[in-house]
Amino acid sequence: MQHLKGAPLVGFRVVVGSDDAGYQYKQAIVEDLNQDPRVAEVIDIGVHEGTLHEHSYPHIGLAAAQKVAAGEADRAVLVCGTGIGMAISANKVPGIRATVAHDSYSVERSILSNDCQVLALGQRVIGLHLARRLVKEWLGYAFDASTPSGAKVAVITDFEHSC
Ligand SMILES: O=C[C@H](O)[C@H](O)COP(=O)(O)O
Repeated sequence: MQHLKGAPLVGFRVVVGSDDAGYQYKQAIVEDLNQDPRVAEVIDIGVHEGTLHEHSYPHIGLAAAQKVAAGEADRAVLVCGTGIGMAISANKVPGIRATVAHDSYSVERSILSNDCQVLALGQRVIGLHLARRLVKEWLGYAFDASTPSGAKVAVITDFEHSC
């Protein structure tokens, strides 16, 4: 992902995943991201039609977060029934900050305040159009470590490094 100050963000590599409860929204989000000029690569890690029950939310949440932590992707968007299980799972991977966010302000702050790389959404909680809009908005924000928020996030990363 390229971040030149003042220029639009481009070149995102985005992992997308869901369990069976988030599958329809995941499919719609994959389609949207494939059409989004800011996105260079969409990595759909499932679940897939025909194998909807092969993996549950922890498998997908952990696998997506590992890709981000390994530098194979910039961000991940994950969908389950509530988003909660995906966020909990992704947060178990060192270096990952994941959150559920179902409103524009929280989506904005998840990047600008918290530098979250993972957005989790609940298909059983919000409507499809809102979910799609939130993902679109989410790609418009970039964290700036030179703001006061940078020092706060650094407390978390420093703690991780000390463990
Ligand atoms: O957070 C968990 C998700 O909402 C999942 O899709 C549903 O989990 P459950 O089947 O354990 O309720």
